[in-house]
Amino acid sequence: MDAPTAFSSGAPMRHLNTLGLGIRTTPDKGRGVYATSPLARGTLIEVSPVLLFTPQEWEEHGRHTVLDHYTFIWRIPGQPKPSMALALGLGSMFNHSSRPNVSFNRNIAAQTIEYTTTRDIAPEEELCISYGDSARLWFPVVDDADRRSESDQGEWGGLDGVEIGGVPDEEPDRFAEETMWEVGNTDEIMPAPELPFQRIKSLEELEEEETDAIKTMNVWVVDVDDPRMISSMLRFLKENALDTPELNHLRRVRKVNNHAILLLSTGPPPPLPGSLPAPYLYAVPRLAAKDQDDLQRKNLVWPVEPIMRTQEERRWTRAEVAWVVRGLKRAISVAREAGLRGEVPVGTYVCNAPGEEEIEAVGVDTRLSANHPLRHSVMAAVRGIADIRVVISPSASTSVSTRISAEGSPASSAPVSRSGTPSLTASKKNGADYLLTSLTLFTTHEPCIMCSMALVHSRVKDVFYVQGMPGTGGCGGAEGRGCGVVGKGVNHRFGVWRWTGEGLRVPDVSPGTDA
Ligand SMILES: C[S@@+](CC[C@H](N)C(=O)[O-])C[C@H]1O[C@@H](n2cnc3c(N)ncnc32)[C@H](O)[C@@H]1O
Repeated sequence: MDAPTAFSSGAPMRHLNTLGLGIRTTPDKGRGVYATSPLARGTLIEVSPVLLFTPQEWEEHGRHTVLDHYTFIWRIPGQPKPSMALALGLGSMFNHSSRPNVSFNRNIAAQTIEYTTTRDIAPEEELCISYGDSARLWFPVVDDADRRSESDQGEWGGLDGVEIGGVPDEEPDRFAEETMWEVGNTDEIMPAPELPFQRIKSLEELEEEETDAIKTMNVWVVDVDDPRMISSMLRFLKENALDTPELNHLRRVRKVNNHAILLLSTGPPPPLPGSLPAPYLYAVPRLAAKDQDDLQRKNLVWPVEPIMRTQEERRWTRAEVAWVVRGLKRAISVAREAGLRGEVPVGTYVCNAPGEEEIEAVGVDTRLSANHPLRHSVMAAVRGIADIRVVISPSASTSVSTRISAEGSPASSAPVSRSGTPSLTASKKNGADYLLTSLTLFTTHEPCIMCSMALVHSRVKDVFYVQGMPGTGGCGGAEGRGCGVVGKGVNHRFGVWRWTGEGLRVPDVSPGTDA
């Protein structure tokens, strides 16, 4: 057993788990959980199994006992009344603070509660969760956060929605959202109407749907009479980097009578080899076919790829939906922390899909503290990824322990690993080592036009946001409007998804603020 650890103040304390967390008693709060060594933000510090009480057991017995001050509301999907859960281990010993340094997540399927630090923790600091609105609690609240600073209490203080026994069960449980998707068969495909997010179409898609007319764009083509030239010309296009992504939905060759028309490029092509005639402009469909009828119509204009899988057809499993919820919640917690520091409360989190190369970064808005109008959270997150991908060479060790902090940016926009420690495991990819290729970006508020264009440039795969920003957003957040930055004239398209489900709430920002 570990030797007792003496604090500079207070009674000796025993280490009670592998991270050295221990229990210490204070006169005003009773027992509480304390750190004995530094803990990085994002560290999973405790996983407590829970003991469940049925609603009836609770009603008849539990709530009349001391357990009423220790239990968590436990909503099981499909069960009309919530159960109550007693966290075993250290889980019942966390005291309340309006500025918690620990968040918790109910894992309904595993019947555990997982506790994670929301900021870096110093040795001897008390670890607190939020039980909800301090004014509604059943005991006189002693809050070290209040003592530290009465003045800068913002409306973002605390992870509200946390319900411990004794708090009226009125508020929706904002934190059950993530795990409710993980109940049952996590590989099950979610029926589209039940998805808690919706794809935002591009302006062009909306226009095409409305007018039923095929949108076209002009590209350069050349007539090729000798079919034997086609393969050497395809090589020529590759060598000259003319196979750009905006042509992905189009076939390269159209056969007309006894000759072929070869698609060359969007911009004027370089001098063509051999005996080919002069290239000329030709109107081709701007968008992929969305169904069989559309394919037939568009093929009459120019052959398009047989029904490219549109985003609409994307299938999402329960586990993937839970992953999206986790990503958005991470962005929200980053935003709240920024708000508490007096920044514009907008937050961003970027990561790879589960099972892929582990790389992630968070970004906060620092335009106020930096007195710089361009310091938006999306830009900070893009930079966080760039810092990882540019700095680390492909042969870099996976266990470097130095935090990389982008020059001039706060540590909170620095890359972190899933455990909150620096993640330096990324390797260069496709030579484009500063890009968000294959990554998904989660952000609290719809990115502004500047950030949206930066996302096009960064080659991000998908963007999820919670709050649309009519008037300032660049990703189609205003009601009924499509996304303008993933269409015509850009060389990269990404999926844009807006949260439409219940349970996630982002901090308000002043009207007219761009994110
Ligand atoms: C879940 S228990 C926490 C562990 C508890 N301190 C103990 O000694 O068993 C909740 C109880 O802790 C006390 N408590 C928690 N947070 C507090 C705070 N910020 N100020 C005062 N008392 C608090 C209250 O008595 C409350 O009923």
